[in-house]
Amino acid sequence: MNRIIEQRLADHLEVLQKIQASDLPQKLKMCAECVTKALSGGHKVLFCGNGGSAADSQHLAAEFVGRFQKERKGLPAIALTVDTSILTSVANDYGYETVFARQVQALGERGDVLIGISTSGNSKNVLLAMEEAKTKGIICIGMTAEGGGKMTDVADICLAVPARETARAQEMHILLGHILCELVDHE
Ligand SMILES: O=C(CO)[C@@H](O)[C@H](O)[C@H](O)[C@H](O)COP(=O)(O)O
Ligand SMILES: [Zn+2]
Repeated sequence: MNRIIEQRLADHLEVLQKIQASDLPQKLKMCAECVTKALSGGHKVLFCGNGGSAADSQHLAAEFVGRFQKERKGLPAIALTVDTSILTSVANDYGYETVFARQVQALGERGDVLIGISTSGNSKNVLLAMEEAKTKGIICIGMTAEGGGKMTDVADICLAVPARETARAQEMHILLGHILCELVDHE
């Protein structure tokens, strides 16, 4: 057990050090600029992802609508992962792959930002949401893992964490998401 704990902590640290040495901090700054511009212009941020990334979507949307660290007005953000009636009806009637795209079509507006989270970068429902977003003039930010999968071709800015394991990538996604919230608050 000790060996597993030590190894996972070391793995986590290694990914973090790779991020520090990569262009991800610069890309994160670009993401913060996009989100700040959207919010200042009266637009909103949409989030989507599956499993742990659905949880990240909800967590980060809550930081915007509620508060992150400092006192401010609530900022408009929606996790497209939370309404079980929408998710089940759209999945049932049109297919699971369309659950996020349908909501982007219904709720998204030019000037919004969509943040799609997928460690494989290949989850069809996240990719279709991004494709729908692009047809509407919505900027797409992707959070993925090493390689980035198909998301690298679809997202306007892709934060590909240099980790092959889903868990390690997810750990960094929430760190990057929290920094994004802080940068937006700062601006
Ligand atoms: O949290 C985890 C694994 O750490 C899982 O729930 C994981 O998010 C799910 O298997 C997802 O379906 C994976 O999808 P994706 O990250 O490849 O888009
Ligand atoms: Zn997980």
